[in-house]
Amino acid sequence: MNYQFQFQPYQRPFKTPLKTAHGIWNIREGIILNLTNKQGNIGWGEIAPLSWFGSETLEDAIAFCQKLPSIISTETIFTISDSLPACQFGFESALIELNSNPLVDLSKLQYSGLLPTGEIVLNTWKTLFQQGYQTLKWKIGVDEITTEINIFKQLVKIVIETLSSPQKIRLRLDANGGLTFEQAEYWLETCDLINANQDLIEIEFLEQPLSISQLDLMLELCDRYSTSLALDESVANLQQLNSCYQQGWLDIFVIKPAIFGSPRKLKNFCQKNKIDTVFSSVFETDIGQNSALKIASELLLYNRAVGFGINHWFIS
Ligand SMILES: O=C(O)CCC(=O)c1ccccc1C(=O)O
Ligand SMILES: [Mg+2]
Repeated sequence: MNYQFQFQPYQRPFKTPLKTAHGIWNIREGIILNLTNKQGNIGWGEIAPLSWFGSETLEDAIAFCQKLPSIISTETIFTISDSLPACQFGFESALIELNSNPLVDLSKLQYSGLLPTGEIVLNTWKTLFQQGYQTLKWKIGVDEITTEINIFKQLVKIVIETLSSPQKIRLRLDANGGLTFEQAEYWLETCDLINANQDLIEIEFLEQPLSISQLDLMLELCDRYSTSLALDESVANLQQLNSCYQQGWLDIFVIKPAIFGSPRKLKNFCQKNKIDTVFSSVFETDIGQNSALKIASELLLYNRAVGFGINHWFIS
């Protein structure tokens, strides 16, 4: 099958720049593309690279699109190199939109809301909870650990004072690989204590405490603490997911479909191995988000909230 192909780069500034252990992020850049079939139907796709996470760069993606002819085949799409995972996602999801039933039911998904870094979290959690979020994520490894643990304990205290059973908040902590082993131990001891002693706030997991090169140490942390751990940066694409799975990771895997690579291959892997997944955004536009959420709702096994909160305060 042949399709007419068009693409257009975009830039969207964050209202408030996003702070993570990787640094400050001001502008989300990507590419919107479309494929038109012989009947004139159009399928939209998005390429939203995240090179600091290990995907291709935006420049790589633009260069790839520029080299393609204006008429491309299904075969071209299914043979995009594994070194261009965000492109694999963008083109394949446009194909999926053209060729499959668009009525995937997204209404059963629960969403996780992203909290801002720093002390302001002591107010924001409540706003998000009142908007209906029961799962929240807070970035750590951004400030001094003593400062962060202190804010964290205040947050837990405030939540416990405010909620009453059966109300409950699940909190995810995302270190973006920014902790040392000793700092991760300190966080996990703190989380284990909280989880053992009350039911109003559950620390659902600690996400990517250490760098990609330290999988052995993260496996050790899984053995030593009862709070769950999730890999994110370590499993940014199919090759990495395969490798971590082979090395024995049995806890949670965060999957960012937009940079992971071929949705078809992702589906095969998840259906074969029944892994415990959290699907998550890379701040793509609605086009990429819709494709990613369809994948999530097909593949989600343990009903964990998806990391696609509506971040009104981030993107203008
Ligand atoms: O996963 C979520 O809940 C929100 C998305 C998120 O945290 C994120 C968004 C863009 C890039 C990296 C990350 C991350 O999980 O580290
Ligand atoms: Mg993460």
